[in-house]
Amino acid sequence: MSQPAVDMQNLVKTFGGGRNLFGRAASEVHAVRGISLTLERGETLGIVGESGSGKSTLARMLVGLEHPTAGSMAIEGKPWSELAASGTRAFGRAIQYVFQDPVASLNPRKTIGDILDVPLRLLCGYDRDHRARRKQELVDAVQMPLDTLERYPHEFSGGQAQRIAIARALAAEARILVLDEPVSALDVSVQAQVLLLLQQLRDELGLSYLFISHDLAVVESISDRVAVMYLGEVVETGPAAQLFAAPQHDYTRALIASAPRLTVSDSPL
Ligand SMILES: Nc1ncnc2c1ncn2[C@@H]1O[C@H](COP(=O)(O)OP(=O)(O)OP(=O)(O)O)[C@@H](O)[C@H]1O
Repeated sequence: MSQPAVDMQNLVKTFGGGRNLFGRAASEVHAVRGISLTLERGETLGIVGESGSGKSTLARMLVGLEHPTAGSMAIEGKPWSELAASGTRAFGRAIQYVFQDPVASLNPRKTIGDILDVPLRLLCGYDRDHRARRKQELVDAVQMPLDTLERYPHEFSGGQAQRIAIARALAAEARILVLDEPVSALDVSVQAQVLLLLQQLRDELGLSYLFISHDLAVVESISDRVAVMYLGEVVETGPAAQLFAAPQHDYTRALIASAPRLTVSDSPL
C-alpha cells in the first residue's frame, strides 16, 4: 500500500517560554498540542477551526516555516527532516504553500514570468526554451492569458493573483499543496472559480491538498475529509458530508451552529 502524502504524529508547537528582556518567565502559547493526522494521496483534507485554533501553525510546520517543538512528520513515507535535508528542489517538488493574500505573496518588482522562473530554474536549470514552454503551460493550466507573463502582480485582481500563486506552486511540480485560507480574501463568485480550478488541477495532476479555512461552506464544498481544530487539538475528523450532517463533538456542533446559514445558491460551488 502506498504511504500517505503527509503523516503527522503527535505534533506539538509551543511559542514563547524562556525569559523575557527583564529576566521574567515569558508566558507560553500552546498553539498545537499533540496532533496526529494523515493526508492520503489524491485527497483534500479540510482543516477548520476558529481563529487562533492553530491551523496556520500546523500548516507552517509542514512547509518548514515553523519548527515543531515535538512530534514527527513524514512526506510520502520519508521523514520530514530527511526530505528537507535533501535540498530545496526535492522539498519543493513534494510540498508547496499557497498563502491567503495572493498579491502580497508575489514579489511586486518582478514580472509574473520572472516569478515563475525562480522554481523553474531549480527544475529546468539553464534551458531557457524549456522554461519558456513550462511558463506558457503553467499560465494555461490556471486559465490565464499568455500576456500574464509580461505583467506585474499589482496589475491583477485578487482572484487572478491567486491563480498565479497556484501556478507558481505547480511550477515546482509539487504533489502536495498546503492551501492556507486560499480564497478567504476573494469575493464569493471569484471564490467559486478558484475552488473549481483547484478541484480540476487536483484531479488532472493527482495532487493532494491540505485545505485550511475558517469558512465551513468552503471547506465542505471542496474537502473529502475534514479535521476540526480547537485550542491546538483535533477534536473530530470524518468524511466531509458525514461530519457536517452529523457532527459528533460539542465543539463541531457549536461551530456549525455559529456559521452563517447558507442556502444552496450561496454555496461557493
Ligand atoms: N510566532 C508566534 N509567536 C507567538 N505566538 C504565536 C505565533 N504564531 C502563532 N501564535 C499563536 O498561536 C496560536 C495559534 O495561532 P494560528 O495562527 O496557528 O491559529 P489559526 O487557527 O491559524 O488562526 P487564524 O485563522 O486567525 O490564522 C494563537 O494563539 C497565536 O496567537
